[in-house]
Amino acid sequence: MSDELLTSAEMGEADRLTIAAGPIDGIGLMRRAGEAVAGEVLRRYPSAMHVHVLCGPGNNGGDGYVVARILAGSGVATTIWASGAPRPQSDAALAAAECPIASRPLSVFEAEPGSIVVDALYGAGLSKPLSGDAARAVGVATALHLPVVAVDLPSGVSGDSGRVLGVAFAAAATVTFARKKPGHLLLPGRERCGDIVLADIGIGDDIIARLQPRAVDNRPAHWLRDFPVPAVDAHKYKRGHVGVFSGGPSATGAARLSALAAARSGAGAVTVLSPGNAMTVNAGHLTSIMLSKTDDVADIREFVGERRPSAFVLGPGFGVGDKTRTFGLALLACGQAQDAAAQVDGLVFDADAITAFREAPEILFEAARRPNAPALVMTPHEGEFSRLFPDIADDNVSSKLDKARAAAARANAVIVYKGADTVIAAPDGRAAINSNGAAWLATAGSGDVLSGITAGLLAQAMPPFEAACAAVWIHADAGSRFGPGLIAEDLPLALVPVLRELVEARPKVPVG
Ligand SMILES: NC(=O)C1=CN([C@@H]2O[C@H](COP(=O)(O)OP(=O)(O)OC[C@H]3O[C@@H](n4cnc5c(N)ncnc54)[C@H](O)[C@@H]3O)[C@@H](O)[C@H]2O)[C@@H](O)CC1
Ligand SMILES: Nc1ncnc2c1ncn2[C@@H]1O[C@H](COP(=O)(O)OP(=O)(O)O)[C@@H](O)[C@H]1O
Ligand SMILES: [K+]
Repeated sequence: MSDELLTSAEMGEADRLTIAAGPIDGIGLMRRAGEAVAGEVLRRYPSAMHVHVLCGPGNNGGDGYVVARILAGSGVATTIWASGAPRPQSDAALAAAECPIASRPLSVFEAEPGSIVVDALYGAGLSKPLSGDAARAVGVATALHLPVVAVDLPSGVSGDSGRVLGVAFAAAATVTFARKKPGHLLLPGRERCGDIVLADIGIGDDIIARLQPRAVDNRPAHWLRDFPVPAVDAHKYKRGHVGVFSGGPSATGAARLSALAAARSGAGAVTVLSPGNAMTVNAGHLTSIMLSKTDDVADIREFVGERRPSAFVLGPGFGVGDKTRTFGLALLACGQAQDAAAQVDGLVFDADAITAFREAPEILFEAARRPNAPALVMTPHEGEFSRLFPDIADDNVSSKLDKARAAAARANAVIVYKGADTVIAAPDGRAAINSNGAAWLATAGSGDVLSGITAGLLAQAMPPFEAACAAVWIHADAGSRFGPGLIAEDLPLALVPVLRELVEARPKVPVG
């Protein structure tokens, strides 16, 4: 597995442990890193006339000297533009000494149209916004539209947060080492990286495992084992029953989208729980999805007692007010039932179910922290996130990954912090960053479908963090495959080919 994401501190530790374990040393890692970058430059630009290698003062610059040596050795016209000399006796100083090309100062960097730039100014060590010569170099490369191959990270992009500090290169490709970093997947960093190439420089999987990284690139390998398929003797209620709360007569569509997505995701039965005054409009638009009148908490209790649902969606189109809070807290108390069979496994709070608690989030968090509370997954977009976690949202230093984690710990809920770089975080610190989406998903009702997929998987007993990761990936894959013209109504059917491939790829459970 190579989907773990390493912070700069973890990458530094991986480096240290690898060197300590031997036989490879620091300059050995640097040579391999430089070889990988030079190989990528030659592969992408086989007829490059001139490559400008920009070298910073640290190890990122050290990689750059290796790149320049190899390119020059391959017959490519190569110029080094250096920002400061490497520290004496450092690996970077050794790499510079091995490089036969004299460097010119970065302060006078100039390039011609059609040339290529290798950005080896700053990588994991970026500590402040780019300024002076480095910022000017970004300006030169950008103005001439020069293709940039970045070493480890485009200079100016924080590997930990994906933030741009000051200005940053917009690379055509970024070659990084051993594992990706959060900044390769979080925006705006992801956009600045171009194609990301992961190079093996000899840091072993065993070393990475020792670091116990807690964040991953969200891919099926992380949750496919838990992905539900119906048993031979399945019947509809064994496949899980999802209840989706509908809003009033003029706001019923969101619940139906969510309900349809829950059904497509494999829940054996789905019921829309509708206020009495919206029963007619819901009934007119439902076929396989069931409908039940639900006006108050007593109705919820009766439904839970009699129909044994295993997951609920509350929020899409529901409205913000006392009723939303009362329903939310009643659902979180479902785990207190005396009758074990009447216990609810999972809840998805989306949209209005999140906003409704903006004045008193502690009440929600406290209810979610009670020992028997059903597992809670909340799916805020940026606006909803800032309503429930204003202090976390306002932090200008933390990454989206850190923010989702902090929110998950505070709320004792799996947090799906949505957007083009959705982050899924569990209260125990596990997290995943999603990267298979597309902007086609930015369409009204798309989030309602996501909440339904999540509930559908929860209802089939998929563990909450895995269910949320799977739902986000499946939703994104369906949206990207569908592409132009996508509206939320298309998504439930667009799930089908994605689900089929997952079921076929799912590891077979050993027999006997
Ligand atoms: N950790 C590893 O396993 C490996 C790391 N390698 C390379 O080493 C890099 C990290 O090297 P370093 O830790 O030396 O860090 P960098 O080379 O990224 O930065 C060097 C120094 O530049 C200064 N600096 C940072 N941002 C600045 C700014 N905006 N303006 C002016 N000065 C600034 C800081 O003092 C920083 O320590 C990686 O990105 C990668 O390219 C590779 O050689 C291979 C192995
Ligand atoms: N630019 C984008 N790229 C990828 N996914 C996106 C993008 N914009 C939105 N999405 C996804 O689309 C969904 C939108 O949900 P949400 O904002 O709740 O919309 P709605 O309330 O209209 O349903 C989320 O899953 C989000 O991650
Ligand atoms: K760089």
